[in-house]
Amino acid sequence: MPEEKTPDNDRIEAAKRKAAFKAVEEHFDSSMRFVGIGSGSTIVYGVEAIKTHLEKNPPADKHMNWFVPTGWNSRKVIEQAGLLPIAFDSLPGDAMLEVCFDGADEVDEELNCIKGGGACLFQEKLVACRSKKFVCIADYRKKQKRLLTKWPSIPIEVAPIAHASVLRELRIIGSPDAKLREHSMAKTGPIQTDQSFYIIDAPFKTLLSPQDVKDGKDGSGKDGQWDVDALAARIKMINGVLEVGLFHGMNGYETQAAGLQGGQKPVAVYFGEEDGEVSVSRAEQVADGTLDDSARAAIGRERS
Ligand SMILES: O=C[C@H](O)[C@H](O)[C@H](O)COP(=O)(O)O
Repeated sequence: MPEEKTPDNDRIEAAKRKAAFKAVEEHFDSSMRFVGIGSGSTIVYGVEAIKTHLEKNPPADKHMNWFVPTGWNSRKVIEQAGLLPIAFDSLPGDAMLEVCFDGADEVDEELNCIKGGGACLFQEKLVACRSKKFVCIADYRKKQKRLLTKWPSIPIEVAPIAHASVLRELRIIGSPDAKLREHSMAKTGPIQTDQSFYIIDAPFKTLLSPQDVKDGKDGSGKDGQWDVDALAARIKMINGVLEVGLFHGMNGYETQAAGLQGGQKPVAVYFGEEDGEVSVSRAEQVADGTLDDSARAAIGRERS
């Protein structure tokens, strides 16, 4: 059923669009060969912004830019905009994507993200990790100090045959209310991903950040209290889990500095704010603690 149009919805959609145009303006150019396109409602504006940019700044060759989708829906958005899709497994062996743009369900102040609210996460992580930089686009509702503040649970993609045993293990590690995601019409059964896998949504206590751990807090899962990195690693260890919707660890700048390529975390998150402005949280600011006061204050703002 289409979402009802309310002033709030209009404000949210305007915030997403404005953030998308700013993110694309700062991170896309017409000479880029391979660009990743995420999934969800926000990335639609990212694709609109890319299309607008290419119309204003045509590439030297009309077959210059190729867009790597992160699922069926993402591919449709690329095609409908008249852009050229290329499947992830058709990329030349050594090719890195210049950038990938994607949304998120929640972002903490160290730019760790929860993703998978729309049942896409496995291909999104593949594409993010094959990109020199992941640039995230979001609206003000997604910005929180810590993950699992407003967003209720971690999406986990699992093999159908293993879903009951994964649920059992999630209960043991601190998520007694983890649930298989079903269609709203329950008789249709579990939602299936682009890989024909299932999604489990696992609530946990609000997560500690890596900085909390550096500051001496215990995120090892004792009493159900996890930090982002430890929880992501623990969930990945469960047999039957394909991928976990926590994008964490290193970003593309950090992996390149370490002589590696591609990272899960965004290098920047563009937040469309409620007041019509766009605030940007950048990895380099997080790293050296120079996020300005207004950015820090905004990070704590709760979803309306
Ligand atoms: O599964 C979906 C993806 O991870 C999306 O990027 C995420 O859920 C954000 O979606 P939206 O832009 O619709 O809020």
